[in-house]
Amino acid sequence: MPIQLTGVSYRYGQSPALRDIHLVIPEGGLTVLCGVTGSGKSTLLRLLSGLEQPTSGSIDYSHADSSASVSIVFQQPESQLFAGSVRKDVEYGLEQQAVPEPRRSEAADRAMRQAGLDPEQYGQRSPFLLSGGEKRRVCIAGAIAPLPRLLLLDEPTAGLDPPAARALLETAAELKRGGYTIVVATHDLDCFFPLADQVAVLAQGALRYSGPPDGLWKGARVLEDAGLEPPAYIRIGRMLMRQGGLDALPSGAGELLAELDPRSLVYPGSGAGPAAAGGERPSAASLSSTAGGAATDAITAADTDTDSADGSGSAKRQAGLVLRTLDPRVKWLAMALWSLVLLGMKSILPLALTTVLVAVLLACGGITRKRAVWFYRPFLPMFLFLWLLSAFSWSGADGAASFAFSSEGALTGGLAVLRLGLLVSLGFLFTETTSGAPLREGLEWAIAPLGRLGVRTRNWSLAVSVTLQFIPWILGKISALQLALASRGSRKRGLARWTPRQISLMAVPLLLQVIGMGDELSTAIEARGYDPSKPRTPWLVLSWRRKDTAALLLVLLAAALLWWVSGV
Ligand SMILES: Nc1ncnc2c1ncn2[C@@H]1O[C@H](COP(=O)(O)OP(=O)(O)OP(=O)(O)O)[C@@H](O)[C@H]1O
Repeated sequence: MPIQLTGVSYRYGQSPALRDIHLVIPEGGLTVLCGVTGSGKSTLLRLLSGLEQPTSGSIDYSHADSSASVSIVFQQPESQLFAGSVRKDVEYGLEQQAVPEPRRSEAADRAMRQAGLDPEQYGQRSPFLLSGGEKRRVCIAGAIAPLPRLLLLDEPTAGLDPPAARALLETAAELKRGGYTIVVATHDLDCFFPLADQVAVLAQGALRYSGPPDGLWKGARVLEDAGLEPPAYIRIGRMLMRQGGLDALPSGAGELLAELDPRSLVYPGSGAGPAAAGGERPSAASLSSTAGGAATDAITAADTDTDSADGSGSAKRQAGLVLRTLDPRVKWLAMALWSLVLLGMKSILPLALTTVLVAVLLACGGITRKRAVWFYRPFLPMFLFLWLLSAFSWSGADGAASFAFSSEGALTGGLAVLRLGLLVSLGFLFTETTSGAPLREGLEWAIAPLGRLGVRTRNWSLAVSVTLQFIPWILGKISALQLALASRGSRKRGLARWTPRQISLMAVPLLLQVIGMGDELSTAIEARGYDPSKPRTPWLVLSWRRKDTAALLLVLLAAALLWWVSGV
């Protein structure tokens, strides 16, 4: 049964990424999803994989357990590998399906061979020490090992050299012959069009065409209007048809070469060629009525944005803009002062007031609920653990062990955890509303007085700003690794996703990525001739405005008020 998308739309926060997609993906065929950068291809793949849910509309897979039978291979294979050996990585999805040992090993061997990897040669190797093309093959092997009903490949040939790309194409053709339903998001039309049973063209999140590839050449210039170029064999074919050298457009580079072989190529203007009349370029008007039967006409009317900003939305956006454009020195002062006041808070009232203040600022800072959940989720088990630790007491005195709940401990521990959570939230608010350059300039200003005492403050500020930039980067990497686990059949959500096994699986690749990033960063700093003893050109000249003075007064007022309340 085909997969049916009905009126599927998706938004990242306020920005629409996909609009009202109606598409049928034929079973057992290869669908090519094309469009310029940012047109929504990866988003559509993530919706098809079940990793994200459409904001509106529905996807009907026509089989009971849809999520277990879809596998996705992301654009960057590095982010999808996590196990210690290629074999373990490929077997992960099978393990999730509780496939018993001898069958698991056989299935992994078969998948590796199908993906063009010799199990003997690659099985025990570390997936992190392979070339880009090999990594992608490991990802494909891992994705096909559980025999998914639907295989999604995001830019599978990106970054590969021509032989690696050709080998990957052969793998895709082999999988197609094996009956897999495949959707490939790609810019590489030359490679994938000849394999495609269906093409879907996306532009600005809307579907402009879906149907057989040759339908694209009969109708209006859909590809060109979507900002794409037809594959080279079509461009050459059109040129030759205009010169009368071809009767019909070829269906691939191979067919074009086969057609050309027995003919002599004639240059235009040589006078020796056949009349161009037979191969005259058909006008768009004459052909638009003959577009392929299954082809869907372009969706022309641009969607009107249904969520036009209401009053409260625009006020929030305005507040977010003010927070983001505030002088970073105000933010550094606010963070330092409020953190100090927070550390002195011992009772519920001031902590509750600070919680309200931070929550309001987070909401005004334009930080979406999804982003906040993404940030806080890793901290929740730790906070819960710390709180439980303080709420229960254990004593082994007098030979009799006792384990008791202490309400006093629970309250004190709860307040301490809340304090910690608020400190983390201040950091989150600060880094979310301040980009790299102002953050670093503000920090350098804050610690400049120490420079007069002989402290090498530039090294400090560089280290702190890099560390602060690292936090969102590391959280992003954790999310990517979680997605990698989810894409192979482990789709637990919420706290259940953070099992010790999941954490142990993520630890090694995360560490490797952090080390790799640190290495690249230090090389980049060195390559730019960084010398802490030399005066430097500031990245940004800070300028103090009236609104910064007003914000500073509010910061001081809030700090004084909270300090007073904590002392009452
Ligand atoms: N995590 C995100 N948060 C906010 N917006 C996003 C996010 N991911 C993608 N977008 C936006 O959604 C739109 C579609 O992005 P998507 O990654 O699906 O495009 P794409 O066609 O796959 O691009 P590419 O060919 O460059 O991979 C873009 O405008 C992009 O900026």
